[in-house]
Amino acid sequence: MNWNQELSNSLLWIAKAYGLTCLLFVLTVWALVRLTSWGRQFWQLSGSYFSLRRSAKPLLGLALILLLTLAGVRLDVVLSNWSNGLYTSLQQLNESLFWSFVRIFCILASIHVLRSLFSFYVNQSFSIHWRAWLNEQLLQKLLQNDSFYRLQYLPQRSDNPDQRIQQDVSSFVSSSLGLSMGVVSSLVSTLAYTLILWNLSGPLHLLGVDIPRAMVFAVFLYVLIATVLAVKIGRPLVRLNFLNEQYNANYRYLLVRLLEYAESIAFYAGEKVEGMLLRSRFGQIIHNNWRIVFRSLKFQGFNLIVSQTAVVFPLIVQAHRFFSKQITLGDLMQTSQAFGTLHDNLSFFRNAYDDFAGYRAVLNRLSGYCDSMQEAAALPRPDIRSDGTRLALENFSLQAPDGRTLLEQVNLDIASGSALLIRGASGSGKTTLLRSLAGLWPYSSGQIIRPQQGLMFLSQKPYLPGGTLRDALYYPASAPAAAAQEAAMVLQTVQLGHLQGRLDEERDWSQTLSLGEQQRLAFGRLLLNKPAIAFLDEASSALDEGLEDAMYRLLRQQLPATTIVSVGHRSSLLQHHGLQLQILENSRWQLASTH
Ligand SMILES: Nc1ncnc2c1ncn2[C@@H]1O[C@H](COP(=O)(O)OP(=O)(O)OP(=O)(O)O)[C@@H](O)[C@H]1O
Repeated sequence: MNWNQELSNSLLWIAKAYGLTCLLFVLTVWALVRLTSWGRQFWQLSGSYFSLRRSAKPLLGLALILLLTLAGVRLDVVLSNWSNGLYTSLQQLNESLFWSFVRIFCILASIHVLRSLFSFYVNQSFSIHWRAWLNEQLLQKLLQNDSFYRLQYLPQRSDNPDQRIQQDVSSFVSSSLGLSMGVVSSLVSTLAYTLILWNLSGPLHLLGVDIPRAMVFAVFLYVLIATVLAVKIGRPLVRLNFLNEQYNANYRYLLVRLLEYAESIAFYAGEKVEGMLLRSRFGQIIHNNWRIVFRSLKFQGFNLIVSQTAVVFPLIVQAHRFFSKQITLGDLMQTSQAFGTLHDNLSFFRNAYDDFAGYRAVLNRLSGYCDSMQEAAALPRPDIRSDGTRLALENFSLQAPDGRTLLEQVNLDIASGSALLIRGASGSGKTTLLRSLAGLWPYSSGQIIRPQQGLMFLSQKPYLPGGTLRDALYYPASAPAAAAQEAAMVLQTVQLGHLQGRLDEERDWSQTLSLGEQQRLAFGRLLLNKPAIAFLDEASSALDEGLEDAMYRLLRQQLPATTIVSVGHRSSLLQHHGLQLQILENSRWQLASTH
């Protein structure tokens, strides 16, 4: 081997291999996208990321990763030839040659370190950008058109969208890159090392037959047999690992529920039942863990035997040629190393089979997520038109998801600044009517007339975001920086003056404040946001009648122009509302003045 020309030889090798690999890579991706369902799923998820019209960076990044992968394969081959030369120099007791090989090693090792670090950086940067882009796409799908809420109305919705965004996006990116580059690197490396082994290999005399280039055939046969046996022994592990994930998820879910419903469980003294359930779920994990351990003992035992045999097997096959001086010590050692590398490369395809099954599951889940979001966005919406601050319903009918009619042919027009109370039996459709007015409910007909902006909906249990009490008070607006006085005053007005000093305290306020305090905080939101129309769905149910009365008086005093639509059962609410919509049986209704 001519080490003086190795640099130019290697560059030429990389250039040729790169051209050919790029061409084959593009053709393979094109064929997979056209011919396979998972290829189409991949393209549906990420095709536009690689579109040149959007940006050239992803394709350039991928091209660089491919180049670095091939450079890595070439460097391995050069190091393999180097080790051949080094052992030969030792065998020949040629000290000057030995030292020149040490110098060559310093250069090769430096290139190896730099290439590895650069390759790591490029791979990571590529993955992070891809993940960020895909995360944004999925988030947009979730947040647009109220899909995160309307998902629940789909007959078959995607499970755990949170897990899709947080976990599957990351696995999708790393598996796409890992599997594709793994295949490229293993294929190119297999070709390169088969060539090395081909040149080192001699005929083998077996049972009276001469097998030419026996070593090459031996390694392929060896790996084939090992693969078949390993798949047989290792296959149950796939299911056991799947069960492991499932059992752990179940256990985690129970723990989360215990903490979420801590108060109710504590009041019921339910820790004994919960403890039994938790222990039995944990028992499943441990039982499965032991099955994994025993199966792994068999699997790893087999793999260790295979890899240990792979160390001596090529030496045994080549020993005769070495002792009869047909090959050098370097050739012998390189044979062993090439055999090992080929063994690893071919084993990649065996391991990749399981990784690929996992990858397809990720693709299915992500595609299912995208389909669900599309269906949620396509669900029907109430027909909403705006006409100043007017609030009215025209020929409006409301249905439940099972097709039952909840309300039929409602016609009403509520003057700006007036107040309507909606009453009716439990399950008659009061909250659903508010959902329709908000534009969230898919099953209605007729027309809703209301402004597009300036609406506020308060539910029985107000949502309090994580963060400071000030953030919770201004939600969904963001707290203005220069309005410390305003927030404190509003707290005092809604009889939460004792919390004034804690406005900037960060904690989980929904766990800290009583339901009555949370409801008064929500009244504070109304005072700050000054909506044109306020919808209150049992928003004062946790307040005593005195406090409820005070809150409604406050609303009327401070927001005289705001139209109020309340849902509630108490007759004490009637005094604050000029109109009452009573929902009767059989989807009938009655509108009357309360005075
Ligand atoms: N997401 C949903 N999926 C299926 N059915 C639903 C859904 N939401 C509401 N319903 C059904 O629609 C009907 C009306 O429910 P709604 O919550 O509007 O009643 P309500 O009058 O507000 O009751 P309550 O006074 O008990 O709060 C009920 O029969 C309920 O079961």
